[in-house]
Amino acid sequence: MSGSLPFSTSSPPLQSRELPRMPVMRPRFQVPVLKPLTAALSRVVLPEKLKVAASESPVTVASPEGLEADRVTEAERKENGFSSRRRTKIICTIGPRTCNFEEIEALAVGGMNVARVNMCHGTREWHRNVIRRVKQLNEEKGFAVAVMMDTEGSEIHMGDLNGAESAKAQDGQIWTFTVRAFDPALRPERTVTVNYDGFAEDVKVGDELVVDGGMVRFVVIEKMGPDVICRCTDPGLLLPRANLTFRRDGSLVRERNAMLPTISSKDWLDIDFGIEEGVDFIAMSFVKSAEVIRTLKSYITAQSPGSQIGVIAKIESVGSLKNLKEIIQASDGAVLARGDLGAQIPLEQVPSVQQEVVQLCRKLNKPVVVASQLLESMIEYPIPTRAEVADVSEAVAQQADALMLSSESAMGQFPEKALTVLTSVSLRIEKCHREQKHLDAHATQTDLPIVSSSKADRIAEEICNTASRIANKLKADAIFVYTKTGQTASLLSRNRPDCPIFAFTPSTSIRRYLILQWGLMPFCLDFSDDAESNLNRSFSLLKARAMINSGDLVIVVSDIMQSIQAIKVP
Ligand SMILES: Nc1ncnc2c1ncn2[C@@H]1O[C@H](COP(=O)(O)OP(=O)(O)O)[C@@H](O)[C@H]1O
Ligand SMILES: C=C(OP(=O)(O)O)C(=O)O
Ligand SMILES: [K+]
Ligand SMILES: [Mg+2]
Repeated sequence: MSGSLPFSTSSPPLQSRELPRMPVMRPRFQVPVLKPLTAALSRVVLPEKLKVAASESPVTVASPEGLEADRVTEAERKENGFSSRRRTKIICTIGPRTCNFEEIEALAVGGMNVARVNMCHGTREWHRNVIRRVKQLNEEKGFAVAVMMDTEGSEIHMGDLNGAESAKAQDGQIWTFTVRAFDPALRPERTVTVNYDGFAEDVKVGDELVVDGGMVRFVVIEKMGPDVICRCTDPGLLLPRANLTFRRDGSLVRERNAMLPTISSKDWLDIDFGIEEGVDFIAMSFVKSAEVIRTLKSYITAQSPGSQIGVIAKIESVGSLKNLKEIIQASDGAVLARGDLGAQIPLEQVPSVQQEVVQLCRKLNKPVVVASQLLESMIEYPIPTRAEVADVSEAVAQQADALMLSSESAMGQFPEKALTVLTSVSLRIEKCHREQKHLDAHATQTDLPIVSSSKADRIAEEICNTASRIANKLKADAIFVYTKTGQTASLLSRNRPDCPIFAFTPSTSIRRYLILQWGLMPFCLDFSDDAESNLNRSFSLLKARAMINSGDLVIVVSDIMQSIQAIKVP
């Protein structure tokens, strides 16, 4: 994939945009083309043989050669060469704009690693179709796209707008927020339903009603039974099912939210649906405790023994920040969901919370996703703002595992261009990061705290830390890891080494599970009894796809033999 942004060179449209607080005209932005890096291989290497023990359970593999190749990886490798392969993963929310087969395929071609469906919106039938299309694409066209299902959660939100994509609230306009149920056709104009029955009782005249973290604001001027009459004080677009918070005397009123269950009865049905459809990750909205993560994990184990569904904690409320470490420790990863988080804490605190969450996840060896409003203006415009590019750059520089598109891909006008921006910015910033590290003679790998609790895990951890250090020092072209559980691959990724990590696993579900993690290119390989032949097969298969070349230096790690070897590709 080229590093340049294929944006139109014409100016953005001149009409004033629907979204508030966005500039009407913006100058063009372009990221220069990335030059392929050539691997300098002057070093003497140790042509030792890898001794990988045979897998006890050889597993299904997609292609006849025994390797399920990722088309995008292959294309990127061909164009960019090894070292400029994108390490930061990309999640795209699938919505009305991107839900048919061709549209999902276009995102997969553009580099989507994970497709997210948000159970806040749409029907289960709609989501089933999307999930099946992603799986069909993987099976028929050789992509490797994982599926993440995001629960609705039970925070207070507006109803859907009778099918309208949005509604505009003007300054000073009077709107009614109500807990009454309407026949959709009979809903009066400027009336919004609220999902929480206690809403009309809980709010008080004078309270500030904040929609979607401040995209629109109202003040409560009167209460009439189930209806709360409000005046718009900050105009903007109301989106279906937008989150609602209310503030009293400048502080967030959150007692009600604190009492709502994290997993509603509707969420449980959605979770059953997700397990049935074989999603790879379930992201739990508005997590408040580690306990609820453990509850879901044991439920999944009971419902679907041996399944590899990862439970991801969404950090998006004051409650989640209070128990941050325990929540992350209990989960299989975290999403920093800045949309709702920004509604619950002052906006100026979001960047420092982001940094804290990204660092903590790395310490605890859990993948972390930075989500929401990364390229918000691209919902309407084909180019991002400089501020958005800076925001994306910051998340990439922090070495988050993944970036996530929400509205930009779900209902925006330029989903593929938004994806291209994330790809180009990621490649550029990752490259700068590597170059900067090499220029700084004193830069050494920052020591990561010990994460393992058992002796066996500790051995694997030290092997991975050492293998990453060796790979960096020898300027290796790749790390190969043979892993049954995926743990060794994660521990390598945690080190954020300079070269890409090819992870070979016999399990298709472990493979998809690893897709979310920084720098990992997971493949399915049905390990045979002969370790040397496994290695040779990996070499020849990757060579045939131009993903490695003769003479490349590869550091090989095996979680079965607990070994590290430096091998020159024959
Ligand atoms: N399955 C869907 N059906 C209809 N609209 C959707 C769907 N998924 C997402 N959207 C639209 O895309 C927007 C952005 O998606 P997302 O960020 O996941 O949700 P939210 O805005 O509720 O946080 C939503 O507000 C909604 O308008
Ligand atoms: C990603 C988020 O969650 P959702 O889109 O489900 O509201 C968010 O709040 O930023
Ligand atoms: K959600
Ligand atoms: Mg949210």
